[in-house]
Amino acid sequence: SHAWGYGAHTGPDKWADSFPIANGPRQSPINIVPGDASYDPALKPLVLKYDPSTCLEILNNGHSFQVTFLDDIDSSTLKDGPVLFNHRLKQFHFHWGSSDDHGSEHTVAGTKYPAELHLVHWNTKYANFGEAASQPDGLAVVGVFLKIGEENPNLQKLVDEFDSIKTKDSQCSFADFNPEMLLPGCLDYWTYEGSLTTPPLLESVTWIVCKEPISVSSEQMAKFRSLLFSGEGEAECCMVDNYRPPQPLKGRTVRASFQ
Ligand SMILES: CC[C@H](CNC(=O)c1ccc(S(N)(=O)=O)cc1)c1ccc2[nH]ccc2c1
Ligand SMILES: [Zn+2]
Repeated sequence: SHAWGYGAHTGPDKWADSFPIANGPRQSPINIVPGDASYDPALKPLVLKYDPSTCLEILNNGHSFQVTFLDDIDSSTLKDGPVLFNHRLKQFHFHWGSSDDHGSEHTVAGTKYPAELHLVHWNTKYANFGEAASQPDGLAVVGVFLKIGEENPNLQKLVDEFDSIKTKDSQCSFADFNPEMLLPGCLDYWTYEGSLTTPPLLESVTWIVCKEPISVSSEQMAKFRSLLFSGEGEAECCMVDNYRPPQPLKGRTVRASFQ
């Protein structure tokens, strides 16, 4: 199948051609309507324990930039919240817009944020990420909105690496970063059953979207937009608008961990 992307000919409206699950029953992202979410007192608080020594590298994969983690033992994990099993952190990445008024994948009552962080975890009842990604309860992704405000010193540690990962398929080693520093103070969340938001759009994700955003400055967002979709030596194409728009809810229930 021809490479997918976010351009006019390769973008989200074309994905169903090669990935028919794009029109499936549990696709992501969605527009979250707080008034329609049902508070579930049985939902436990999220337990996220991350070990900075499991941070491996930062890379530009041509769709986003990503920080990958060593996931061969239970050192960076997600437990409780809406999930029944222990999950291991595999990577985190972002989606953002070409300007500060849009860029997130999930929206809240139609509100778009300038960017959204995804912390990707896999259920350790399966052998590895690839296995888990094909199971209905295989993945758990924590989504955190970014809102324009104060410069975020923890995000700055990532921005400072951008010169080394400007083009597609570039990467560099990146150590001792604690993703806990990217979490909001309050871990109230909405949760629903969904999918990967990029091809292969597998319907294997329990989504856990935090209600409280973290801050990012407009200058930091401008640096995100200096990354390139294009590879070294190719015509430069700025990495912007790498988000899928909200998909039909198709009868799904969104639960809230808070009242
Ligand atoms: C199984 C898919 C995987 C690549 N994709 C991901 O890992 C991924 C993870 C999270 C999200 S999001 N935005 O929803 O948080 C979207 C995509 C993946 C992994 C290994 C592979 N080998 C060959 C193809 C291939 C694809
Ligand atoms: Zn994502």
